[in-house]
Amino acid sequence: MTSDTIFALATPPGRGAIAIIRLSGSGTGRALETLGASNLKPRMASLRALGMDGHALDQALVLRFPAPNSYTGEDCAELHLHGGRAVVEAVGEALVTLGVRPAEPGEFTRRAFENGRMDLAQAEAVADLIDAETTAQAAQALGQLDGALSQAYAGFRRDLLKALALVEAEIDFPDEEVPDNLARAAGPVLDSLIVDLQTALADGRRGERVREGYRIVLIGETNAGKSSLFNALVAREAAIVTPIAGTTRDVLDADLVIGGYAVTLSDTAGLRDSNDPIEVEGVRRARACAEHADLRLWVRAPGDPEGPAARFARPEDLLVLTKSDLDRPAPPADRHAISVSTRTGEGLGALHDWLAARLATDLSGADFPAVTRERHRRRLTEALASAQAARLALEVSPELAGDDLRRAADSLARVTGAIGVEDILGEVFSTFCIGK
Ligand SMILES: Nc1nc2c(c(=O)[nH]1)N(C=O)[C@@H](CNc1ccc(C(=O)N[C@@H](CCC(=O)O)C(=O)O)cc1)CN2
Ligand SMILES: Nc1nc2c(ncn2[C@@H]2O[C@H](COP(=O)(O)OP(=O)(O)OP(=O)(O)O)[C@@H](O)[C@H]2O)c(=O)[nH]1
Ligand SMILES: [Mg+2]
Repeated sequence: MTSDTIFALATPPGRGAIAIIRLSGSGTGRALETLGASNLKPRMASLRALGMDGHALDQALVLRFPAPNSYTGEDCAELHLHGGRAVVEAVGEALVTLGVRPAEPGEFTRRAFENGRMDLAQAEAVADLIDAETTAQAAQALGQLDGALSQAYAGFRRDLLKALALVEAEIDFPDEEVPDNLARAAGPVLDSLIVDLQTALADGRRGERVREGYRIVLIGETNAGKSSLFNALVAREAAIVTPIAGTTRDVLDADLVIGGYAVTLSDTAGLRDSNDPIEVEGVRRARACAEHADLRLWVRAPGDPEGPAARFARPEDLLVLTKSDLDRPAPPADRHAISVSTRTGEGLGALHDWLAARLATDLSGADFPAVTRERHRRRLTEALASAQAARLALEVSPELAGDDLRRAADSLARVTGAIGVEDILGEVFSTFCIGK
C-alpha cells in the first residue's frame, strides 16, 4: 500500500527551545536527502545542516526510523529543530515543495492502526495520554496503551468464538444420540462470558469518570456557606459570597484535582421556595445538577431549618457542617458529618482527605480494567444482549444461537477494530491533535 508522505509539528505550536517535525511515508528518505540529511543510522540522532535550494534552514538533530520499525510502521523521521516560528515555517514550506503534505489530526496514529501497530482501543489510549492532566488519567491511559483493555476484550471474543465453534459443529454434525449435547457444552462457556460482561459493565462508569472528571455538587439552604466552601476548595474567590440569602443563582463549575483524580466541583443556588423567577430557575438548575452528581455535599450551617435542602438530601450525601467557628451543633447520629469553618480553615484538611479516600474507593481498581469510553460501553452492552439471546436460543435452535453469537462477536470486534471499522474510524481519530 502506498500512501502520501505526511508531516506535522509534533510539539506545541509557538516559540520554544526545540520543535519536532515528524514525517511518515515512503517519500521520507528522499525528502531527508534533499534537505541535506543523508547517511543517517537508523534510530540514531545525527546533527545535520538542513537547507533547500542553497538556503540554510537550520542545524538540526535528525532521526530516521526505517519501516517497519517505527511508530506508524512506515518510513518515519524526526527533525529536532530550533523552536522558532520562522524555522518551523520554513522547514514546513520546504517539505510541501518536496511533495510532503501536512497531516490530518490523528493521521500518524491512524496509520499505526492501519498497519497493525496497535488496535483501536490503544489508539484511543494515545489520545487520552496526551489529554491526561491527572496522574489517574495518565495511569489509566497507559494501562490501555499497554493493551490491558484490548486483551480483556479479546478474551471475551475468544469465548464467543469458542461457543460459536461448538454451535457450528452441532449444525454440521448433528448428534442424534445426545440432543442436548450442545447446550451442555456451549452453555457454561456462555454463562461465564455473560457474567464477565456484566461485571465489566457494572463498574460504576469509573473509567469514564476518571477521564471526564468526577462530579461533586454542593447543595444546601441559602446562606449555608456553599460558595465559601467552594472558594476554599478551589483556592480562589471564584464565587460571589455575601450575607444575603440567595446570592448564588447560576451553577458555577470549577475543575480541580483531588488525590490525583480530576474533579468537577459545582456550586449551586441555595434550595428554598421563592417567588422570584430568577431564583426559581436557579433552584431548578441546582436540583438538576445534583441529580447528575457522583457525590453531593449537603452543606449545613448551625441553625439551618429542616427545609427544602433537608428534604432533598439523601442518606448517601456527605453532610458538611459549616461555620464551626460560630457554633458546633451535635452531628446527627444517623450519618457521617465533617465540621468545617472557612473562616478559620478548621476541618478543611479533613474534608479534603475524606474526599480523596472516597475518590480512591469509587474510582480505583477492580478486577477488570476500566471501560473508558461510551463507545466501548455501547458495544459491550450490545454484545451482552446478543450473548444472552444466544444463551436462550441454544436450547431451541443452533442456527439462531449461531446468528446471535456472530452478532456478539461483531460488537466486540468493533471496539478494538478487529473487523469492519471504516465507519468508526472517523469517530475515533477526528478528536486527535495534529501530529499524533
Ligand atoms: N521523539 C519521540 N518520542 C516519543 C515518540 C516519538 O514518536 N518520538 N512516541 C510516539 O508516540 C512515544 C513513544 N512511542 C513509540 C512507539 C514506537 C516507536 C517505534 O519506533 N517502534 C519500533 C521500534 C521499537 C524498538 O526500538 O524496540 C517498533 O515497534 O518496531 C517509537 C516510539 C513517546 N515518545
Ligand atoms: N463565621 C463564618 N461565616 C461564614 C462561614 N462560611 C460562610 N460564612 C458566611 O455566611 C454567609 C453566606 O455564605 P455563602 O458562602 O455566600 O453561602 P451560600 O450557601 O453560598 O449562600 P447562597 O448562595 O445564598 O445559597 C456569608 O456572609 C459568609 O461570609 C464560616 O465558616 N464561618
Ligand atoms: Mg452561594
